[in-house]
Amino acid sequence: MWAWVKWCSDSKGRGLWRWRLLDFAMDFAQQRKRRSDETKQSDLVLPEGLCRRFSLAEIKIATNNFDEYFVVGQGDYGKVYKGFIDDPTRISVAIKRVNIDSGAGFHELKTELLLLCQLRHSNLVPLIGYCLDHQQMILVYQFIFNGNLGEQLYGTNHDNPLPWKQRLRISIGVARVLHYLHTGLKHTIIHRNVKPSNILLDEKWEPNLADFVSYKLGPPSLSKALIRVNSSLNSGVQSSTLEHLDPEYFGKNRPTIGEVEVNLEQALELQESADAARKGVDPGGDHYNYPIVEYTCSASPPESEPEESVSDSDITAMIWENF
Ligand SMILES: Nc1ncnc2c1ncn2[C@@H]1O[C@H](COP(=O)(O)OP(=O)(O)OP(=O)(O)O)[C@@H](O)[C@H]1O
Repeated sequence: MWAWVKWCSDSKGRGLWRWRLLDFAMDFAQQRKRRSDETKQSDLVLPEGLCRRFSLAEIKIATNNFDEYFVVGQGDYGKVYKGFIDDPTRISVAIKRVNIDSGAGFHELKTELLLLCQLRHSNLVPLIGYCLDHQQMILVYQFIFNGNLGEQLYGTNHDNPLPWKQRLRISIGVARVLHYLHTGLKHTIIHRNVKPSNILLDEKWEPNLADFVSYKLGPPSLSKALIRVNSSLNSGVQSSTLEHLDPEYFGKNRPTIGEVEVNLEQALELQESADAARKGVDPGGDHYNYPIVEYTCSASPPESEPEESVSDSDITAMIWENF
């Protein structure tokens, strides 16, 4: 390109037609890109009624023209804004925007849109709609008020950490939605990016799993064996996610998410009955501050006893590590 520009400006006077040619070439390239973006946009055919299509004008009103003040997060492909949809319910929404001109993100958001508009689960971030207008690709979700789990775990709120039972409930919610994705649909869905920043907490501290841009479709029904051996499902996982993967992801004692869910539920039941028993002895027992360290143990079984079964607390700790 720069060689071309130099060539155009090299010979004074005679260079004018070359500049015109450069102009023409650039116009042509831009028109081609625009046409290909338009094709990309019109390619997107969603089954009627699955989610709402917003105009860019509506999105601009909702975000005060993408005011930086309303930015609540930044992902790999663009910013997330808080906004309000101006209908009678005045619902709060999170608006994830990628700019098609930047080249990145269009395919990923389209993938997420096509999937999320067909899924419903109380622990899945609800997708409200999308906007494909004027080179913009935008997804509109219900706004989840208490931020993400990462902020709660690693944020500055050290004086008021999430209580142990709250952590168990969050883990159970995430296990439930993963169980649904693995076994409750025609095809298995492998999220591949489960990490604290993708677990959003609503006003009741219920978890909402978000960010499906890296998901992969698995076999029609996912058996325990397939989870263990099919490492290709894990190829291309974002590097920021690898550190959150269970170290035993490949290693054969790995339980299915259904087993994990049951074990977590049992752990919560045990905790509830221990609390009830404690309350009988100590009426202020509700406020007992359980030391987290009591429940945290190594995820790896001892080298010498690879076949040893995994205890409830091991499983709880392994899953917690994974989140
Ligand atoms: N529905 C939502 N309600 C409230 N906040 C949200 C919502 N969706 C996303 N956010 C906020 O925006 C942040 C960025 O979200 P996004 O899914 O784009 O990226 P990420 O998951 O953090 O990063 P990466 O793309 O690297 O996985 C989230 O961590 C969260 O704090």
